[in-house]
Amino acid sequence: MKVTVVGAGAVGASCAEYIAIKNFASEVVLLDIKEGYAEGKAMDLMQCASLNGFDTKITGTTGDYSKTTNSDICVITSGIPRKPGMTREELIGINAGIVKTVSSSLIEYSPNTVMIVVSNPMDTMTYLVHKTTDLPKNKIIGMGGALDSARFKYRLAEALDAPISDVDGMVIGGHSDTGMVPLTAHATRNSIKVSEFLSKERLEQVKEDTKVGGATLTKLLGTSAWYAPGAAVSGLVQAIACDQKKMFPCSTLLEGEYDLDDICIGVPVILGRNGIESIVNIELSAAEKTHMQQSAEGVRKTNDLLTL
Ligand SMILES: NC(=O)c1ccc[n+]([C@@H]2O[C@H](COP(=O)([O-])OP(=O)(O)OC[C@H]3O[C@@H](n4cnc5c(N)ncnc54)[C@H](O)[C@@H]3O)[C@@H](O)[C@H]2O)c1
Ligand SMILES: O=C(O)C[C@H](O)C(=O)O
Repeated sequence: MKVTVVGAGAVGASCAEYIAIKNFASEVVLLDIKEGYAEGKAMDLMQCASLNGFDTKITGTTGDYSKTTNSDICVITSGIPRKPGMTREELIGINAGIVKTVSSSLIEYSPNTVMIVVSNPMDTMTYLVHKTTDLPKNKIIGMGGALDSARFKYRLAEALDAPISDVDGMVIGGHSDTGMVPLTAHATRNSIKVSEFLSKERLEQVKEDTKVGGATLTKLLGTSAWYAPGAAVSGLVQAIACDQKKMFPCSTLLEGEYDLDDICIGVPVILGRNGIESIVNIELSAAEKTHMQQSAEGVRKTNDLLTL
């Protein structure tokens, strides 16, 4: 199993590290445009192998796509991250050009790959890959909901004063400060609805804290987060590589599902060897449906800025 990660920056390197530690891939190739950067990150990570007990071979390259040939899975993390006070949408001007060039170069050497898009604004970047490549829709996956759901579970556990392993919950919708739809009515602690334990007001606070999870970290760190993003990507990569048929909310092209068409946005999907094996339709409340439609309007506004 060969995995390529483009962008050896904070998220790309974290993702490569988690993939290696989980020890399911034979090879990870890191590619960056900064001279020597991917090679350096790969060497540093390989020097963790004997310490962390993994056999995954990590190599780095400065812009040589031939090294990525026949990758089963390609992850795109190349592009600029936001700074405090910015939205993810403001990154489109620089990141759209990068994602367009990188995705077509990857496909040239790995025409059968499954592609995971991470660069922001992620839903629009995923849509861009659909519009500008010939990859089938099941092989183009946007990562956002897996991370947002992890943050939702963190906030739920905090409110419940419970261990995170007791908590389950999911966030669908756009990966943006206003577009996320945390499904509070479906969230549980040991299969009991969290509304049994938390007031409406506290649950509303959990929802709002979850939606601004990325912005909160960006303010604290001066740049956006990387540990949980890297871990979330590695979870998707593992589900595909090991054909786990696990459910994650991912950005995928909708063609009528959730009453939406011609848009990439986060909904629950089953991930396996073919990428997106199926889209899971869940019954949403009237309020959740409205929030999902508003979220889609936001994503469409950003999509309209693309020059395709
Ligand atoms: N979808 C998500 O949930 C999520 C989570 C975290 C970050 N992100 C996004 O991921 C992206 C990367 O974030 P980061 O913190 O790793 O940034 P970073 O600056 O640390 O790393 C980005 C890397 O991309 C490289 N790069 C730029 N253009 C390239 C090109 N054409 N080819 C190859 N490499 C290129 C840069 O040299 C840099 O090393 C940002 O757009 C950020 O907003 C998304
Ligand atoms: O917040 C960001 O800009 C990065 C990423 O999308 C995140 O949610 O951490």
